[in-house]
Amino acid sequence: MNLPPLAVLLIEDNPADARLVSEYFAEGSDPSCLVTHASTFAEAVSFLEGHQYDVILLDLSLPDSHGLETLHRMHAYAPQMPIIVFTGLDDDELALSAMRHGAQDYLLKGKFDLNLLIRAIRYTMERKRAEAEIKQLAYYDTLTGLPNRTLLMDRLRQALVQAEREQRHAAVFFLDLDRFKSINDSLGHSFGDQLLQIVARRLKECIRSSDTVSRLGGDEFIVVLNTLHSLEDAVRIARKIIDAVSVPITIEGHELFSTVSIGISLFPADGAGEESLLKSADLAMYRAKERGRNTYQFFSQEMNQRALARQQLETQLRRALQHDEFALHYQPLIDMRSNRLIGMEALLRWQHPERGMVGPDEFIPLAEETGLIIPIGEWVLRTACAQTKTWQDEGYRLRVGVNISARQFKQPDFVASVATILAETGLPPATLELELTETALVENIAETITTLNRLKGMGINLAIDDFGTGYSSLSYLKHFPIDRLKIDRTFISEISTNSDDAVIAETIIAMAHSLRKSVVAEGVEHQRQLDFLSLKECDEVQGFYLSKPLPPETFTHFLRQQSPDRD
Ligand SMILES: Nc1nc2c(ncn2[C@@H]2O[C@@H]3COP(=O)(O)O[C@H]4[C@@H](O)[C@H](n5cnc6c(=O)[nH]c(N)nc65)O[C@@H]4COP(=O)(O)O[C@H]3[C@H]2O)c(=O)[nH]1
Repeated sequence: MNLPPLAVLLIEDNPADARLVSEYFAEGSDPSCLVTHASTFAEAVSFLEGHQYDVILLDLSLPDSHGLETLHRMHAYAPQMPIIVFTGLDDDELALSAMRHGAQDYLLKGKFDLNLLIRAIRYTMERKRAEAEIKQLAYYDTLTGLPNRTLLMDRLRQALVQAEREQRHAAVFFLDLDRFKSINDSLGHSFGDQLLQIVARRLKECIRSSDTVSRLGGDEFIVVLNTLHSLEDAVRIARKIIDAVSVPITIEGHELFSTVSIGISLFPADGAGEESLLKSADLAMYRAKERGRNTYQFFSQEMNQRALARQQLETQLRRALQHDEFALHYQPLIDMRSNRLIGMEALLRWQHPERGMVGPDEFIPLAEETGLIIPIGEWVLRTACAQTKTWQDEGYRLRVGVNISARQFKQPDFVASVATILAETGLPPATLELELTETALVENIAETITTLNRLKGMGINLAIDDFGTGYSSLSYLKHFPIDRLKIDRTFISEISTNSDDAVIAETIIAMAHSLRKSVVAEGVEHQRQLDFLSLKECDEVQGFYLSKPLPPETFTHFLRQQSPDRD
C-alpha cells in the first residue's frame, strides 16, 4: 500500500543521532517520510513558521533549550503538533514526565529501529487526533462548532479577571431566537438545525476574534464582550447582531425571516461573577421579549434609558439634515496688531424642533461614531464657504475657519470633496482655513502629512485646534505644513490668575513663532487676558469678550459696525 509521505521535523543537535534517524528513513518506509532536520530550538521555530509538518521528533536537550522546558516551549508554540520525545538511555523518568506534559510518545536513543519509529509516529498522530476529537466534543457544540457551556464559563471567568485587573467593563449578551420553536415544529428539525448554523456564523461575524460566542443549547446563544470601552460599544454590537440575524435566510427554497431578542448585563454593575451575570442577562432577555422581540434590553433600567435617549438622538440627527435643522454661527476673529476683524470661525448649531438650540458638543461625538459627521461636515463646509463668498462679494476681506472632525479628515475622498466645494462656491482657497485637532493628526502620521500637503498645495490654510489638550507631541509640528495653532481656551481662562497657564500660553506662542507659525487664542473673556496676550505678541484672538458666535444676519451687522478691511 502506498500512503502519502509524512513530513517529519527532526529536532536533534547530535549529528550522529540525527544521521541515524535520517538513514532509517532513507531505507524506505511505508509511508515514506520526508525529514527536515533542525539542530536548535530557534531553527525549528523558523521551519515551523513556513511549513506544515505531520509530526515532531524532539530531543529535549538542545543548545538553546533544556529538559521539559523544551517540550513546554514547543507545545506552546505548536499546540496542535504531535510530538515524540527522544531521550537518552538513563532518562526514563524524564521520558515519563514528558508524556505527562503533553508528548504523545517517547523513544530511547539507541533502542529503536525503523519499524519502532514508524509505529511510534503512527501511534502519536492517531493519539493527537483522538485528543483533538475529545477536546472538540468536550468544549464545543457539535451542531454549530461554537464553544459550549463549559468553555463559555471558562472564557467568561477569564474575561472577568482581565476586566477587573484592567479596571474595565465587560458585557454578557443572552440571545434567544424569536419564535424558533414554531419554525422547528412546522418545518422540521433539520431545517431548524440549518437555521442555527447560519445564525451561529452570522454571530461570529459581528464580534472581534477576542470575544466569545457560544451556544448554550436550543436556540440560546451567549456573547461575551471582553473589554468594553463604553455603553455605546454594547449598543452598537447588539444592533449589529439584530441587523445581521434579521437578513432573510433561504433554506431549501423557503425564505425565512428570523429575529433575535437580546438581554445585556454589564460587569461589574450587574453581577460580580459568571453565574450572576448570566442570570441578569437572561432576565433582561425576557424583558426584550416582552417589549416586542427583535430588540435588546439592558438589565439595569438606567442603562436602558441612556441607550434609548441615544437612539432617539441618532434618529433625530438623521432627520435633521433632510429637514434643514442645522445652522452655522460665526465667531469673529480679531487681529491683535491692527485690532481689526480678519475672519471668523464657523460653528455648528442644531435648531432642534422640540429642544431648541442644541450645541455641537451634545451631538458631534454621536455623529462621529455613526458616520453622520460625513454628510454633516460636508454641509458645514459648503455653507461656510458659500456664506463667506457672499460677504467677500460685498467687499469684506475675510478668512473662514471650519472644524474638521477626525473621521472626516480620514475619508479617502476628503481632499477631493474640499476641492469640489471650493470650485462650486467660488471661494478663494487662501481664505479658507481647516481646523484640525491634534488627535486627528497624530493617528497615522505618514498619511496625515500627505493629506495636509495636498490641501496646502491647493492654497488652503491649516490650523491645529484645541492646541495643548491633545498629544502635544511637539516633534511632529516641524513636519506638518500647519499655518496656525489655536491655543485651547482652558489655558486662556486663567492666564491672569494661574501662573502655570500663563507659562503654557506664553511658551506655545514663543514656540509657534520660532517655527514661523501664527497663534490664535480662543476663549478670551476679559480685558486682562487680552492685555496679557497682546504683551506676549499673540497674533489673533477670539472669545466672548470680543463677540459670541453670531447667526449670519447678526454677523452681517457686526461686519458693518466693525468696518473691517474692505476692498
Ligand atoms: N467659554 C467660552 N467659550 C467660548 C468663548 N469663545 C468661543 N467659545 C466657544 O468655544 C468653542 C470654540 O470652538 P472649538 O474649540 O473649535 O470647539 C468646537 C468644535 O470642536 C466642535 N464643532 C463646532 N462646530 C463644528 C463643526 O462644524 N464640525 C465639527 N467637526 N466640529 C464642530 O464643537 C466644539 C464646541 O463648539 P461651540 O459649542 O460652538 O463652542 C465654541 C465657542 O462657542 C469664550 O470666550 N468662552
